[in-house]
Amino acid sequence: MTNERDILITEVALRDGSHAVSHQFTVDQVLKVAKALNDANVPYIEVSHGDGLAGSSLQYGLSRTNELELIEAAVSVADKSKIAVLLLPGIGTLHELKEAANLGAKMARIATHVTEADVAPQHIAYAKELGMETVGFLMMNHMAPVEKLVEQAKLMESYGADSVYVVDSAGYLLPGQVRERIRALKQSVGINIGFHAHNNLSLAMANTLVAIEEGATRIDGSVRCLGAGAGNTQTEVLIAVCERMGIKTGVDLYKMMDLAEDIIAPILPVPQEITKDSLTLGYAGVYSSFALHSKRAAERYGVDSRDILIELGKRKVVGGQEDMIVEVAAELAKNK
Ligand SMILES: CC[C@H](O)CC(=O)C(=O)O
Ligand SMILES: [Mn+2]
Repeated sequence: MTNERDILITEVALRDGSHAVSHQFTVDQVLKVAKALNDANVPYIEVSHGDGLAGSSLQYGLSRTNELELIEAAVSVADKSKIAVLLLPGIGTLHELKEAANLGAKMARIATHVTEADVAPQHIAYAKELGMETVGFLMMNHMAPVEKLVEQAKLMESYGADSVYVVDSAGYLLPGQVRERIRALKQSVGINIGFHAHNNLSLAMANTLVAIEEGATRIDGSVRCLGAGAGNTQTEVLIAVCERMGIKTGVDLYKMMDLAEDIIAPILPVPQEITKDSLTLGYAGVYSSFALHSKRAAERYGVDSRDILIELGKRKVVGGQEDMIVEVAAELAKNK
């Protein structure tokens, strides 16, 4: 397989997909998936709790296996791919970053709300000190106007990030909105630009192609859509589409298809589809990782999960406010 690539794919099934399996990945699963991704020549494989390093908690969901063991397992079978970790300052600390780097993680993606890049400089600087490639990952991107996004991306650049991402956490952005965001970043920052989609409105592929057209070269995908909500841009499909468009990914299509069919499909608790809940996430602009939490709260309080999600959207709830899900469900039950 060639190493010539127009775009660099980061496979997020072992991190964003952690939400979809309620953080129950095992070492054996990670070994199999990471080995197959490495054999398929995927450049980056992200491994962490769904909410990033140290996310395992009652608030976000307890991991079945310590994520450091999962990172170690992935590193042990990846002689070509680089292992990436996600860190949300405030959830993860410099301590976990160092542990991940010591285990062989080579890329740190520092994730903040789209208007809060200023919580990231310490973490980016430390990741650089540890010799890691760094990404500023601007989540819930739809919640800020383009000018604000540009300001925040410039901050990420000034902290030393090698790349900055538009992260469509809710799967809410429309193709035109992705175009204007990536175009504005391309005109205002000198670092790599990336895009992370969620497929809640069935727009992940279209939005990803628009992002590539506008100059994004760092692209996230999840094999078989194993990610929060309706999942992310389906990696194996993206590779096929890119091949037809003459965009070089350097990734082996057949190997990715086999991974999707033989290893990932059996792991999925239910097939990744756009359900009424994931559609509501994209429609109302709610964090994709809130889907399963809202479903459980809806069952517990006997209310419709869509009503919970719509209300969360109205309240502009952001990551870290998972406790609001239960609060809203209880209020809806009371007012029934
Ligand atoms: C809570 C972290 C989140 O899952 C990161 C991410 O992938 C996103 O915002 O889409
Ligand atoms: Mn995501």
